[in-house]
This record gives sequence, structure tokens and C-alpha cells, in this order.
Amino acid sequence: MITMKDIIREGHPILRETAQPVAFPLSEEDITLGQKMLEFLENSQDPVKAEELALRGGVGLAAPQLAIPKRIIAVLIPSNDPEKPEPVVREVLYNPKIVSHSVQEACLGDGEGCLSVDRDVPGYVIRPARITVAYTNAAGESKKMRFKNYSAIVLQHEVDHLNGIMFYDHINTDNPFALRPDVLVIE
Ligand SMILES: CNC(=O)c1cccc(C)c1Nc1nc(N2CCN(c3ccccc3Cl)CC2)nc(N2CSC[C@H]2C(=O)NC)n1
Ligand code: NI
Repeated sequence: MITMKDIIREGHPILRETAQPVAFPLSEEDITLGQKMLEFLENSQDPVKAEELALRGGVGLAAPQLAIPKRIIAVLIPSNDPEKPEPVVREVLYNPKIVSHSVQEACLGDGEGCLSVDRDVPGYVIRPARITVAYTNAAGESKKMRFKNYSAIVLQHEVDHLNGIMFYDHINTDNPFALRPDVLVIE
């Protein structure tokens, strides 16, 4: 199974490369990889397993973070509503593409963290608040899904990894906490 030792850290060249699209039909290898990426996120969010395996919590993971320059991301966003325990997003996305986005922007009030960045980089990462992503799922079906707020931030962070972009590339160097008008700050 995937653990932190499999995740490359900033400085590794693959994190700055553009990942290659995956071919269809999906290979067993690419399907298995997606499943293992989701399993990692599940383990990372399980207090017992995360401690056992020394995993940092994450809600998204991109194949380049495993030194695999393929356009594959896994997203597991847990529900925060005890009434509805189902995850908000539980998906492996092959060749994801942001096909449209809102003018309105948003950012996480606490800034962004990344499993490939072993340091705190303070500052707002301002991104479109709503996006539409076209992708192929593990069953080989073409999908189009809309995301907003926290989910949209996570998807964009992971798609950035496929294009060699790190979250702190978006932080305003003059004033990391500068806010443009109408940016939604997500707490
Ligand atoms: C510097 N300040 C901060 O990091 C930061 C600080 C405070 C709050 C937030 C909200 C911050 N920001 C931030 N927190 C997260 N998590 C919160 C903890 N959680 C988690 C942890 C353990 C079990 C289950 C879970 Cl659910 C996992 C997810 N995740 C991301 N990102 C950026 S988009 C991709 C996503 C990612 O998965 N990163 C590894 N950012
Ligand atoms: Ni990351």
C-alpha cells in the first residue's frame, strides 16, 4: 500500500513536470494505481491507520506525487454531516480537465497544505470558487462534474500537480494575505 515514503517532496523534478495523459482503455496498472491512491487517502483520514502508518491527512493526491507522471488524481472529501456519512467526493479522475470556472474566487482561510511540502507556507491561495471538470472515471466513462468551494479548491490543487504547479506558486509574494474584492474565504 502507499505510505509517506512513496510520496516525493518539493525539489524532486517530477513535481515540476507536465504529466502525460493516460491511454484508453485503461490498463490494469492505471486502474490499480487509482484504487491504491484512494486507499491511501482513506487510510490517511482514519485516525488509527494514519497513526499506525504515520500518514499525513489528505483529501487529494496526484500520480506525479508518487513519481508517476500520469494525469491521474484521487479525491476523497469526507462528509462533515453526521446525518450523511457518505463522502462528498470519492473519485479517481483520469485526464481531468477544467472546462469552465466561475469569475468568483475563493480560498481556504487556513491556507493550503500539500503532502509533498513538509513546511507551512502561509498565505491565501486564491482560485475560482466553482469549476466544471471533464474526466474519465475508472469504468472508462466520460464524466463532467461541477465542484464548488472546498471541493473546487481541492480539485484545482490536484489538477495543478498534473501541470507542475505547486499551491504556493499562487500566493502573492508581496502580501500573502492580500484579498481581492469578493473572494470567498472558506473556513
Ligand atoms: C497551511 N494550512 C493548512 O494546511 C491548513 C490548516 C488548517 C486547516 C486547513 C483546511 C488547512 N489547509 C488544508 N487542509 C487540508 N486538510 C485538512 C486536514 N485533513 C484531514 C486530516 C486528518 C484526518 C482527516 C482529514 Cl480530512 C486533510 C485535508 N488539506 C488541504 N489541502 C489543500 S487542497 C488539497 C488539500 C490536501 O489534501 N492537502 C494535503 N489544505
Ligand atoms: Ni499537493
